[in-house]
Amino acid sequence: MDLLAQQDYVIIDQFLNPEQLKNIHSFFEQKQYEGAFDKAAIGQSGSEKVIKEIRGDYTYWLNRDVDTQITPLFSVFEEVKNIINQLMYLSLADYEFHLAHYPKGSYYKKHLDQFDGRRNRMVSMIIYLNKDWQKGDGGELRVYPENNVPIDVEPLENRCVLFRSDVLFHEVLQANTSRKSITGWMLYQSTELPHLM
Ligand SMILES: O=C(O)CCC(=O)C(=O)O
Ligand SMILES: [Fe+2]
Repeated sequence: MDLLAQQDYVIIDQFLNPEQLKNIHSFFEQKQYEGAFDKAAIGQSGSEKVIKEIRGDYTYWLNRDVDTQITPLFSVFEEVKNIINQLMYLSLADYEFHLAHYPKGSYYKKHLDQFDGRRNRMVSMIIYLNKDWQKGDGGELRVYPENNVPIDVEPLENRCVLFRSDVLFHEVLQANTSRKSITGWMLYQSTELPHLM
């Protein structure tokens, strides 16, 4: 949390325990098998657009009440929310998460996770699920800390990245092989808006 406050991002390796990791892998595979992923959109309700020049990933939004196989993962999200509230003096009320699949050749151009009309995303959180990721596989997360050189974060399995949604510009470099993650946001207040970004 100190690092998150100081440099606007932090990387935590070996984030989930082996059981949680196995659980989320099989859930991810099941959802892919079911064809539950949608092309990710950009923007808000009504004006959303699927612009593959900006982002090429497919997402499945998680729902606590429906996705009961991964209840332990929701406990992790809850724990992270509570820790951030305690140590960073934030008043996070909720969170939203999706599974993300970047097929080979896809990327997500440089952006901020907070945007007009949707300012309640405070902390972005990603857990990567790429077994045996190697240099050349691409899909690194490039973060742009203020007044500093950009940093490329390899999307290694069980690596968690937390960063401030309001200030840290970032992008996903082109994935040269299929890339999987869980991505979400710690929210300042609950939103009834549809989850579109
Ligand atoms: O998967 C990542 O590394 C980042 C994804 C991202 O920036 C987003 O979904 O807003
Ligand atoms: Fe983002």
